[in-house]
Amino acid sequence: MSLLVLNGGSSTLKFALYRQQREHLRGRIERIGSQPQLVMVQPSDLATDDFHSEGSDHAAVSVALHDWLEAKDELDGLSGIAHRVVHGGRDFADPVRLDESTLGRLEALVPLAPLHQPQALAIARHLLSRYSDVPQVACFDTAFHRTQPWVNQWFALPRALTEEGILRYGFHGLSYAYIARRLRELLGDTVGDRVIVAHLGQGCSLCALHNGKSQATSMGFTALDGLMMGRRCGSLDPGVILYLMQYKGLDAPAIEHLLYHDSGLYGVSGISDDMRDLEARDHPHARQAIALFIQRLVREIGALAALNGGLDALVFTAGIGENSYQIREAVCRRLDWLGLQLDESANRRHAQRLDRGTGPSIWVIPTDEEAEIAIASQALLNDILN
Ligand SMILES: Nc1ncnc2c1ncn2[C@@H]1O[C@H](COP(=O)(O)OP(=O)(O)O)[C@@H](O)[C@H]1O
Ligand SMILES: CC(=O)OP(=O)(O)O
Ligand SMILES: [Mg+2]
Repeated sequence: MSLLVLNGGSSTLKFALYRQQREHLRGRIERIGSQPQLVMVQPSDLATDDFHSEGSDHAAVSVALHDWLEAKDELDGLSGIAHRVVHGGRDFADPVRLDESTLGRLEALVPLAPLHQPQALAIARHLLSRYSDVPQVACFDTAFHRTQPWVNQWFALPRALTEEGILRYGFHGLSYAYIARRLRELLGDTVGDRVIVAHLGQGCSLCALHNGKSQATSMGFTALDGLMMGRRCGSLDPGVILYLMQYKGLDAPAIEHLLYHDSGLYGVSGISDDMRDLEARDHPHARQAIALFIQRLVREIGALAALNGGLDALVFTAGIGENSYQIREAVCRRLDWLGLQLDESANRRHAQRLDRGTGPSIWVIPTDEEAEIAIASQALLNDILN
């Protein structure tokens, strides 16, 4: 059994190839949309200078990636392909086989995830024609949050809209499922009931876990809500959108572009959407963007701690959460009223455990959405193949 996993993020295409359920290859294409670059993680010394993409969007880099993998004979004997699809809406939670019918239904959700859904579906369509004998399945970011109680899913909108499915779905669920699994392995039942996970990547969100299940999350109907992100603003007074329409004449596509592409770290700094770039700059606008990012993070963690009735453990993950000791330090310092006591030297070393043994435990756990997709898709693929 050889399984290819594809995880399209807003700025990346991550991939992993499993043979007999063991990781054989892993890498990512970064900076999609500007200058795509292939980075191999496993094996890290595999030469990538023969990788070349004709275009810079997800569909083009996916074609180039498959050409490159085929040229290396890595896709010989491929038995299945599993994709991360961010929005499953109301109809999809469990992994599902991708065919014309399911692709059509998932396409209806494109307006709810314009940075992710069309890209993942375009890649799946290309691969369905390219490898017509290989079954493909989708695993959903929204699925993990189905366990949220209704009070954390409803907006205070007229009931008819709630009944239509205008709800807080939440995202990054494959990442949270993986972290919940790792916490169970590390701590068994001793982790405590009141856990908050901060997934801070290009997209950023928080999840309150209760017994390893999602209790509440900061993203909502779309992946715009909650924290400030690389290019997304996070929570926003909806009155701003009305003002932009009524007084500045912006139409829906222009507002979509503003909220998904021109805001966040990029919009505030005017420099970059990448935390690495901002931390390396001394420009006042870079400092302001970081300060605003921390402010929102502190506010949203406080909100989830209030819903949880306290905090037993705080976990940092994804690009910023795993790599920026400055962000972790600033957040933990501001949240010392919750009892957080950061071991600053462990934090600077990027150790796995960052607390000083008192108060809530503090962790850095690298996420692995690809591994979670491989696990989640296994039963369905076995059914299809047998
Ligand atoms: N060493 C680092 N220091 C600070 N931030 C980093 C570092 N490495 C990556 N990042 C941040 O992580 C982001 C990418 O996170 P990732 O979870 O890989 O993204 P995606 O959401 O596209 O899957 C980058 O845009 C950057 O802001
Ligand atoms: C849902 C989401 O924002 O995903 P990503 O962080 O991969 O862009
Ligand atoms: Mg991601």
